[in-house]
Amino acid sequence: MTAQPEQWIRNFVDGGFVDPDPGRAFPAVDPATGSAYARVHEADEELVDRAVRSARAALDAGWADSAVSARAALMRKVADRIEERFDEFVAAEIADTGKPITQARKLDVARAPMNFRAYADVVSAAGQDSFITETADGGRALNYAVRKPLGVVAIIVPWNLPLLLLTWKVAPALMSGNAVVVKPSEDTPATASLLAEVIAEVGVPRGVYNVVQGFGADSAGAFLTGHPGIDGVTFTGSSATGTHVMKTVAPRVRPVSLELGGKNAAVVFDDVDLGEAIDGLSRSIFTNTGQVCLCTERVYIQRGIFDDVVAGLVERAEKLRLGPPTDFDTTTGPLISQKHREKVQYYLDLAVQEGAQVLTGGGVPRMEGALAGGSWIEPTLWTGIANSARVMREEVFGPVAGLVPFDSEDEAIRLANDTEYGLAAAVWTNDLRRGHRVAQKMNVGMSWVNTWYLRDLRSPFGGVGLSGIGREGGEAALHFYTEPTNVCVAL
Ligand SMILES: NC(=O)C1=CN([C@@H]2O[C@H](COP(=O)(O)OP(=O)(O)OC[C@H]3O[C@@H](n4cnc5c(N)ncnc54)[C@H](O)[C@@H]3O)[C@@H](O)[C@H]2O)C=CC1
Ligand SMILES: O=C(O)/C=C/C=C(\O)C(=O)O
Repeated sequence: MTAQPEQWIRNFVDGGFVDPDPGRAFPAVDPATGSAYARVHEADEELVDRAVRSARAALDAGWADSAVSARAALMRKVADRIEERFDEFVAAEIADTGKPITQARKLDVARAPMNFRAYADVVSAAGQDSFITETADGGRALNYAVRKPLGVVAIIVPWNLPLLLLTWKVAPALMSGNAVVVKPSEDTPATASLLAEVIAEVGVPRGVYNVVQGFGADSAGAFLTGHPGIDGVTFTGSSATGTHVMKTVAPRVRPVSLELGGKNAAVVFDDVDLGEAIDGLSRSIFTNTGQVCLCTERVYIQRGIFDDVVAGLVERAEKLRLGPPTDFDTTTGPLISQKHREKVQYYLDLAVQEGAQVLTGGGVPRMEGALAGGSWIEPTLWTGIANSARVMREEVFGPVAGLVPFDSEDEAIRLANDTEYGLAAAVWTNDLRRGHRVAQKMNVGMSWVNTWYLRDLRSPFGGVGLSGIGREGGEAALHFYTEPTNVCVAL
């Protein structure tokens, strides 16, 4: 059930929900309508402290040393229970984000149980490094590494894929024997607290999973990252906030994993299957109203097919259906907030000042009825814009892309890599060797060929440059969520 305006979204600390403080309430807003649908209890510093201490106590009470098989069994129960309560998670995610129900069902909520099951498998199957060492005096030794949990992990997640990104971090953290304190985005508080219900229902010990609601600066986010009791921070969000988080934990030399923004390129060669490429590009530009760190915002198209690809993309953009999130025909939701719409609108205006021709979109659509109060924006495509323009260099995080022609493979690679970000790229070509060659030359953490956002949860995920530090996903996550102790035994 979706919460009502008088209902609370509560903090979850030490195995129980905390009675809300009406003096510390902020509204949970439905971005499709702009209306508040519940109140959220903003955690104060004392509550964040209690959450961190309770996480530590849970580790000491045995969670850190618990059997991997027992943890895996619990994570599978979490997955099963999310599936049993699937519709509640979908409703909560829609209320917070306004995203279309088809996406919430197929991507966001579907991925939550997959995340728990994938890490139950990955961690259960993970081995340890070991070496037989031959010493200079003819002796031998056995070296082996024992992986131990990092400890209390702070998990800070954004609003674009709230449950997907949260569970993508909670699952490996808990499977590795850590206890967590989670700080969801102030814009999307619901599913982290709903997950707390599931965690309690399946019997995860008290203190292992805690949720503190609130904002970043001078609020729960800053209290958490600045707390001396945390052993590491995993963060997904903007590059600016990621930098700030890194500075906050630096004096205590704690590990950070940062998954930050992108200014992702797609490169389209003239040998491609046009219809397939245009469909894929359209998905990569407009999914989640462009609010995925992996979304394409720069499209480089070989000159011979430039006009056809441009026409196809404009046609696809104009067919997108903005509408009520619960309508199964809706393809495109609102932006997350009025504040974010102001940012995207700023870039739409800037593009025009920077010389762009607006092929479609470029402003705020007229929405009817309750939707008139939502933070809607038109899917927008530009041509005639230089790679040096700010709209081609800065992350907009909306349903927008600049379309640019190129002549040679080398030029396409140079243009695509001409960015301070380095998260993802997509190469569209029917030439097998060129696909591999160009994908490998992309200066990014993830390169797709003839597809986009096709995920294998065992593969490493993360970026370079302004896009982040470290990798999560599969065994890569274990390197962040555990610390090895190497044992050397003389034989
Ligand atoms: N996955 C991604 O790549 C994302 C990128 N963004 C980008 O960031 C821009 C700004 O969006 P925001 O919501 O403001 O992102 P943000 O990076 O500031 O927020 C992400 C999370 O960090 C928390 N946070 C903020 N300041 C903090 C602090 N000082 N200490 C600890 N936690 C803190 C927030 O409360 C939220 O939970 C967007 O326009 C978009 O360009 C936003 C969300 C996701
Ligand atoms: O599929 C995933 O694991 C993650 C996808 C997207 C992000 O990380 C993001 O938008 O931040």
